[in-house]
Amino acid sequence: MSDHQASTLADLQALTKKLNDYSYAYHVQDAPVVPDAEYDRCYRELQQLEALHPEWVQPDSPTQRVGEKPDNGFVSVEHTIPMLSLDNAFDHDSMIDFDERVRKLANATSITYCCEPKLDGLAISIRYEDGRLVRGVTRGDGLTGEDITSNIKTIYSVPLKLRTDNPPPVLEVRGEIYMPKAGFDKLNQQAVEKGEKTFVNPRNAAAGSLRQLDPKITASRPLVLCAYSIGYAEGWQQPESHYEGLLQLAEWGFKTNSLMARVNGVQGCLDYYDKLAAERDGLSYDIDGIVYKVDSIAQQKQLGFVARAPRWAIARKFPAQEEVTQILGVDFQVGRTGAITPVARLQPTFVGGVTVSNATLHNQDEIERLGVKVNDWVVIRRAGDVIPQVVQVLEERRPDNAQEVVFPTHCPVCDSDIERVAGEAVQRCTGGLVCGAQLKERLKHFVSRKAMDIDGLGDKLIEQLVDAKLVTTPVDIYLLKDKPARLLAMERMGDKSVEKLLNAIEQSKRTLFNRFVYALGIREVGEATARTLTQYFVSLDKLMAATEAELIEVEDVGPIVAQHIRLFFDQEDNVATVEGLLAQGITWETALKTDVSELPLAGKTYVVTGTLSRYSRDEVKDLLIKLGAKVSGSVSAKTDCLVAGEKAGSKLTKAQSLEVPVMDEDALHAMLVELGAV
Ligand SMILES: NC(=O)c1ccc[n+]([C@@H]2O[C@H](COP(=O)([O-])OP(=O)(O)OC[C@H]3O[C@@H](n4cnc5c(N)ncnc54)[C@H](O)[C@@H]3O)[C@@H](O)[C@H]2O)c1
Ligand SMILES: [Zn+2]
Repeated sequence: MSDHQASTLADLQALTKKLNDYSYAYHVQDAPVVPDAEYDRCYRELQQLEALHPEWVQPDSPTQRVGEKPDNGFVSVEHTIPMLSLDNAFDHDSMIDFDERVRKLANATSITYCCEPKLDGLAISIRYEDGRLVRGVTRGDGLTGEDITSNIKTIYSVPLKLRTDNPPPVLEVRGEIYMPKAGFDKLNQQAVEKGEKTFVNPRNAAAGSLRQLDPKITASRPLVLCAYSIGYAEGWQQPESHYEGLLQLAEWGFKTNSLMARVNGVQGCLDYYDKLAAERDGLSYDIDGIVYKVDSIAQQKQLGFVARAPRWAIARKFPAQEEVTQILGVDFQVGRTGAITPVARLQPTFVGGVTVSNATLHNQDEIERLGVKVNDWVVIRRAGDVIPQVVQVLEERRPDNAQEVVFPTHCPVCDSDIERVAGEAVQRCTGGLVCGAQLKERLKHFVSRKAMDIDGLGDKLIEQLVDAKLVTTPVDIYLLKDKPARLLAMERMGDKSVEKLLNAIEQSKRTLFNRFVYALGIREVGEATARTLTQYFVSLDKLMAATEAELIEVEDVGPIVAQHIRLFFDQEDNVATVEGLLAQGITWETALKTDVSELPLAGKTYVVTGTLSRYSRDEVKDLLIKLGAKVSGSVSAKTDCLVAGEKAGSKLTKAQSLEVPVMDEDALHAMLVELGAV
């Protein structure tokens, strides 16, 4: 409907109805049927239409009102002062327009604004009488909300009593109840495990959790209240600025947002936007924008309200993290352990600040849970740098040509059978190393930085080497030195790079036991588990011979991990690979101990865990030399001292490991004392 002139009254009525249906699903049922971005687009379209035809505006138009009338089991309560919505700005220009309007109406040359992150949860008003909480009410339609007192009392950050001996006789505090990201992820994970419906986003989860008829359920949900304004007070003189009001609330025991700030003029607002936009992904809670409020209460009163929003505030929205798009097909990718991951191919769409054309569907259970079909319209969510997810299917938009997603029975790469182990959600290719996809992924893991750390053997080169059948197992990497000509024939390889690569391969032979075990790519054995395993078993023979019962004895190793380790070493192919690698000269120092008092004889590598916060890598090296250790070249994994887990040159942080080949016990001890580790 770009040509508004040609729009009819019927179009406008249909659009109004559509928006009201969306709003009902969102506000009352806590189950949005479209993402906010879509709602906002339709809303703006309606605004434009209404501006062209003011005589057509419907009495129930969403532009004329706030939220929805609640209709479930809660008691309705009228707000002392209406809880309005906010006007939106989607770009810098609209912000500049807003500021211009404000300055004109307030007759001021420059305005002081209070900037607050716009928390993505739901608005609540809490009434205190003589300092005690008496009632909590949702925003509802702005005039009346639902009494959810019992529920909000279960939230720890909601003070039941103000922290003052001298409270205002009546105080109504407004704030946002939201669910931090970590709590949201956990809640959804639990729902998946129980086969229950998951929430689309943290806002939805907060709303659904708060509006439970059983407060016990609310109590079990990780909700937080952040206060953002004083709604109403009796017998008490409010501060003259909004910002000072927030400081007062904090003093009385409310949580306020730590990122709020007071700025001067529109430029201050724009700068704040850039700063917060950069921090958005790293925050522990979802925000969908920034609320700018005129800070002076006198100016706020002067500016007043329009139908559904104050004139003295505006919500500047961030780019949407959820969008609607269509699934064009589903591809199946094969991972390092043979796991088959269904990936939705999408009509490319701009979401979370980038153009997204694929989204993971995880596994067959997830496909069934979502009920997703090829050609369906879906909601994609991309928050931060998390892989884009399909979070919802828009069933009412399902086209006639929608098709079931058919899981392959054979691996798309090697054609081996696909199996699904009982109790596991993933399906796997049974092809093992016969499977080119698995081989490539396994090799990429094998050479990665935290594994064998072979510089110069990047993904592209591995793919070429596998395609050329030059490398079919990790052992073949160590045979490349006999085939420099074949290496030279690879894309973008010259004499220099071949030489460098062969050197790196050679160097990687001297490694650490835990790196070697991690490099093997045993399912469920990550870096940390590899480390505990190697510290526990000390020798490879012992680790390879360990029974599941013995493995479970190791800290952090559960039955599933134990089973994977056993399965791995029961495979003849794997044992042959391990032996082949050792035959190529891969070695490590063996004795690994954490307890300084129990150190065995000198001349071996020790792992010492302690607090080494004061030293840089070079300082550690100097200290080692001073103490008589043989240290040549730079201190790194390849020389005599290893400081695990950080980048070259960076400062050591707390509780990192230091692996040191030592001269004698006394010297080691002295060094540890020096480093502050004992
Ligand atoms: N997806 C859908 O179907 C659908 C339907 C209806 C509405 N919506 C979404 O709801 C929003 C519009 O609803 P709205 O009327 O609640 O307006 P709004 O969300 O744009 O702004 C008002 C709300 O902002 C919140 N807020 C957060 N931090 C705040 C702060 N520091 N100070 C003041 N308020 C703060 C409060 O909850 C307040 O009620 C839009 O984002 C729209 O996309 C979506
Ligand atoms: Zn395969």
